[in-house]
Amino acid sequence: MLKVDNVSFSYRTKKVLDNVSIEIEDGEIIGLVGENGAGKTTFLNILATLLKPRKGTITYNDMKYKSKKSAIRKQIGYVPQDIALWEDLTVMENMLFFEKLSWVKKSEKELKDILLDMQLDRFDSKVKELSGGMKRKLNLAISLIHDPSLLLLDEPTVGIDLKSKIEINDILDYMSEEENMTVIYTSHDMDEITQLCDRTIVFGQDPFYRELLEREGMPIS
Ligand SMILES: Nc1ncnc2c1ncn2[C@@H]1O[C@H](COP(=O)(O)OP(=O)(O)OP(=O)(O)O)[C@@H](O)[C@H]1O
Repeated sequence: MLKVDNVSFSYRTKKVLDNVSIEIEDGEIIGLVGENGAGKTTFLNILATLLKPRKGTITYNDMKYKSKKSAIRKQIGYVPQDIALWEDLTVMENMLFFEKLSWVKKSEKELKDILLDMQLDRFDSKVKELSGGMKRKLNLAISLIHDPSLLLLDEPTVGIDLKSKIEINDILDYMSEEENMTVIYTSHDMDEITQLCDRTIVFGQDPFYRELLEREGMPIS
């Protein structure tokens, strides 16, 4: 379980998060929604241990973020908004490179299986030859090499074709259902949020998102 208790965060004098609290069960899919600049990425970065809250506490499976950062990091897969891949290397070479950095070791066959789960079979294509959707799927595949139990994604389906979008959503759904992985992700696509998520957290002051989600019957925390 992930417990976020009264977390606040400011960049210098700019307050971005104000007393955010939520308890998230293993295997839930949580959507972070809200207007541009509302603090969704900041919150994800805090959950990913990349930023420290100014106030409040976070625990993951009874481990405190303050004292067990490296143990918690091993459980986290993080897919930031910007795609971070070696463009001149092939899909498989990218997987092998990131496997070397991973604390969980995987065989080439296991790495291929992760890619195949993503419908990505162009093992020998250079990344620069891939579509945007394929690159996003590869980024996601890399984040799964170390078998995380908590997956954090910043707009994983923005700007990609519908087929890749559906495939990514299917993977996230599968990971939550079958692997009991907790998935927390940001999106501006409200159809996607209402279809995929169990619950949402609304950031920012704009009532638009809250009203829209309430109309759709989507639980808000
Ligand atoms: N490194 C930083 N230094 C100062 N201010 C920042 C920094 N990063 C973000 N901000 C500001 O903090 C606020 C929240 O930003 P954040 O990126 O978390 O919002 P967001 O909800 O993810 O937005 P978007 O939907 O556009 O991705 C914004 O006003 C942003 O300009």
